[in-house]
Amino acid sequence: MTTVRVVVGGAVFDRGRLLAARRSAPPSLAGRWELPGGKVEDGETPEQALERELREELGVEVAAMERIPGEWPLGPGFVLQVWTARLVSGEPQPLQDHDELRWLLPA
Ligand SMILES: Nc1nc2c([nH]c(=O)n2[C@H]2C[C@H](O)[C@@H](COP(=O)(O)OP(=O)(O)OP(=O)(O)O)O2)c(=O)[nH]1
Repeated sequence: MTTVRVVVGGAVFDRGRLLAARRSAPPSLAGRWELPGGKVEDGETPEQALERELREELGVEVAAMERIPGEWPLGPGFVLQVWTARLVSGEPQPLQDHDELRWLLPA
C-alpha cells in the first residue's frame, strides 16, 4: 500500500490580514507564493506540524484553528491540506525556505 504524505499549509490570519510567503527553495519552486507550512512528520498531528513549521520557518507562534475542507494533490505521494491559524506572537520573518513575506488585505 502506498502512503500519501500530508503537507500542511497555514492560512495565517492577523487583524484581517492573510500571510503569503515566497519560496526561495528548492530551485524548482523558488519565486512562487504559497501558504507557509511543511510536511507532517510521523507521530505529529497536522496542527502540531503547522505550529512547528511556522516556528522554524518564520519564527512565530501560531495556533492552528480549523481545517479548510478538501485537499490538493502536489507531486507524487503528497497532498496539501490547509488549516486556518491565528498569529499568537512574533512578527513573521523569512528565516528558512522563503525570501519574502506579504500580508494580504481585501482589495
Ligand atoms: N507549505 C506549502 N508547501 C507547498 C505548497 N504548494 C506546494 O506545492 N508545496 C510543496 C512544496 C514542498 O515540496 C512541499 C512542502 O514541503 P517543505 O519543503 O516546505 O516541508 P519541510 O519543511 O517539511 O521540508 P523538508 O525539509 O522535510 O524537505 O510541498 C503550499 O501552498 N504550501
